[in-house]
Amino acid sequence: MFILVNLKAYPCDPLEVATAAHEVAEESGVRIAVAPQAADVRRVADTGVETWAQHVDPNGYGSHTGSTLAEAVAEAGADGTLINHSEKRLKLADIDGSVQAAARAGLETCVCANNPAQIGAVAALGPDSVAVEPPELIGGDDSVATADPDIVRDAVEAAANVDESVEVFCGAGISSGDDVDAAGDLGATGILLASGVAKADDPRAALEDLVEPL
Ligand SMILES: O=C(CO)COP(=O)(O)O
Repeated sequence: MFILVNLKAYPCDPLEVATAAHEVAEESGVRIAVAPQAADVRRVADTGVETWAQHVDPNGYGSHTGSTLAEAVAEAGADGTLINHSEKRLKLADIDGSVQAAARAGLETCVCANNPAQIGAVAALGPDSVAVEPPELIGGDDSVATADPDIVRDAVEAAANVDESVEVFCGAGISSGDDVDAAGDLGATGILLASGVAKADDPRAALEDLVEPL
């Protein structure tokens, strides 16, 4: 199981989370990555933790003021990138362009989507993984794996119908090892989470709890 911690724009210390994630990954053998703000990618990557960007734009080098260039985050140390998060929605053509831009830069890709129908659509664009995250459960206390297990099962089926090589992650409200276990039972091979770690008083303890059953 892959644990991908999205720090969003939360006012946490990205280096504290990154250091804890790196240590817990080393101790547990579980793959854990941290996705900080673009401006923090280099500092986070320097801790040794697997580092992801939260977004890349579809454009390559050129006259694109304000864009997040896939090559730039890769050069800063990112190993992968989220695309089309529920809080950073893109048009299908732009998701396609961002997946291609990330692939050109050597970044692993995870395209987020709200529901199984969208999961099928974005799986067709050839990302490495997709993540189903029902927006109404994001940031809440109810885990998607228990509050809406069918959405995870259906997302796994929707992706497999399009391309069996695309991994399916899930996220929203996940904060404990039991939640991670339940998501795995539904067929997810990764977890995308944010507040359970980024807003925790003790991020390291939160991460240890998440990997405990793995
Ligand atoms: O949006 C998410 C991860 O990208 C999920 O957020 P929460 O873990 O805070 O529900």
